[in-house]
Amino acid sequence: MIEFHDVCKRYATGQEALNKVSFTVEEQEIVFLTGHSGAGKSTLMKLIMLMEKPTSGQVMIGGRNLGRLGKSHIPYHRRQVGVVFQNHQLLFDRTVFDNVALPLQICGIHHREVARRVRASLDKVGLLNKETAYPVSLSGGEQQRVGIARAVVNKPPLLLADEPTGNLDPELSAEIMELFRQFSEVGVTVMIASHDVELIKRMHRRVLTLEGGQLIHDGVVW
Ligand SMILES: Nc1ncnc2c1ncn2[C@@H]1O[C@H](COP(=O)(O)OP(=O)(O)OP(=O)(O)O)[C@@H](O)[C@H]1O
Repeated sequence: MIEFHDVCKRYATGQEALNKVSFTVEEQEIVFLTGHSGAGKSTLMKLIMLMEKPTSGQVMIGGRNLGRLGKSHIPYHRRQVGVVFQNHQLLFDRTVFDNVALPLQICGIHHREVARRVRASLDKVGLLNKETAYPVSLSGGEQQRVGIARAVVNKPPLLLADEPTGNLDPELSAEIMELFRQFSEVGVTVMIASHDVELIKRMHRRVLTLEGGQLIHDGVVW
């Protein structure tokens, strides 16, 4: 699902963020991406989302070489990648329903179909009863679940999560991880960037560790 071949990224400032990074993530896998601040985690995810381009090397997503993707295919590619952020990035003047509906409305999907998909997505994260609520009235864990519902409402085959449990206590973090596990069971590939060593250890999953832009470890034992 994700293939990096000798990927280097140097920003215009001269800062080298990734240096000859190579790895493959299979469909349905859950992988953690870890490393100190500045190690290159966000850059790696931005390359997958096509928010940045590599200086050299190849990034393949779902068998497509992103370097060869025509402009007209970029919106299609972005819909294939659901993204979850630590700070949720919810719109606080919109209801839960409207927040989750946003990616579908941008695609111009008919409102009846939007309603069906939004409810299916809210149901998956256990928030069907909150569709008319505003984010401010929700707990941090609930807000994060709204963010996840929004990320999966397009049914993307790939889900990227950047510090998705950063503000949550261990119990709520475990709930979020359980949601990711359920998505992977139905075929979604999940990549989670995290600093949370305890959480990563508990999950017993594959871990990619970056240091100074280099992939220094790839494996389950960490
Ligand atoms: N747009 C940019 N322009 C110039 N340098 C950048 C840019 N984005 C990131 N960098 C630099 O690239 C390196 C990797 O940054 P990146 O944000 O990928 O790391 P990170 O592991 O995600 O860090 P954090 O955990 O703090 O988010 C850092 O030295 C950073 O300062």
